[in-house]
Amino acid sequence: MNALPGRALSSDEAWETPPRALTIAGSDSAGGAGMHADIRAFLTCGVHGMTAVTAVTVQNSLGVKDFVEIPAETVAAQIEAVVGDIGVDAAKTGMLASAAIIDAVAKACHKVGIGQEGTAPFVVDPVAASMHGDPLLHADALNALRDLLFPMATLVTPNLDEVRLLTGVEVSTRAQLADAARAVHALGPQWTLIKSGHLTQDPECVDLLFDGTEFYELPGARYDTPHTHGGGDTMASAITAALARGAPVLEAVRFGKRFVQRAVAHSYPLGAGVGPVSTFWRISTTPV
Ligand SMILES: Nc1ncnc2c1ncn2[C@@H]1O[C@H](COP(=O)(O)OP(=O)(O)O)[C@@H](O)[C@H]1O
Ligand SMILES: Cc1ncc(COP(=O)(O)OP(=O)(O)O)c(N)n1
Repeated sequence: MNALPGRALSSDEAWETPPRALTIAGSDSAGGAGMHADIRAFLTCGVHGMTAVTAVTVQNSLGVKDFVEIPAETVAAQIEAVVGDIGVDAAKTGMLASAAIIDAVAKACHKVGIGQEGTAPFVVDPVAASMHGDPLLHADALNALRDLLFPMATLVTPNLDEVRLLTGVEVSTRAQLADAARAVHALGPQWTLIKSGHLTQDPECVDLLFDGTEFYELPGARYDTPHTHGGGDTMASAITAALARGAPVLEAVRFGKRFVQRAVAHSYPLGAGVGPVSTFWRISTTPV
């Protein structure tokens, strides 16, 4: 398998067993975010996607109406079942809902070798709320995220609301992204990516990556569209797919940024509210 996923698979590669990636995330009934977005990104990056479902949301383009959690031991059992049989080349988290689920995920990932002390890179996307402001994580679970998962993470990918909730650092200008990256990095991940989508007054979307020593700016255009549902999930999944294919973290994150830029550029309206970013542009148009 080629380490660079920024191209279509050749016809020979399409018959090989692809690298394996696991998402530990909630379902989105509207099909825009959560594990649906993750599986789409994995597929279109040439990676076999596996799921450990944490919660089922009742969600549409207008927001999250409700969710039910999967029992923590069932979440852990899904992780152990797929990794024990199939193996895993990289994993990511999305909506984790509760402290009990986070605790179970941390223990299961540690057991199967996902994370800093294991062999499979681990991307922790600290999903706290939907873009409409509906909570996807109980308030008392923030400590568990910080204390149990961040120290295991190869990379964490907070948006600016999540930075504020996790560290208290408020970001309202591009110049403040470095303070946010330092504060998040102090919580223990190897790499920290601060996403700038919520800096809506900035004419560009420049994300900031930090490894504890060096800062790497990830420039990008800001597209004038309200339809960015699932953008964070799609980016974290594209990064995870690149890591599963063997890319180093810096290269994987640069790929994830290019991938989500294209996905936002191709986003579409759906329902009466906010539509999703799109991965359709990655699908071959070859007739079957
Ligand atoms: N309107 C936009 N145009 C281009 N890129 C965007 C836009 N909104 C968000 N992004 C990018 O999408 C990714 C997800 O960002 P963000 O919206 O901050 O995260 P989340 O979806 O987790 O809230 C980042 O790379 C960000 O820069
Ligand atoms: C089930 C589920 N998981 C995550 C999200 C949030 O998705 P994300 O891509 O982080 O951001 P927004 O689409 O909310 O901007 C979700 N809504 N549902």
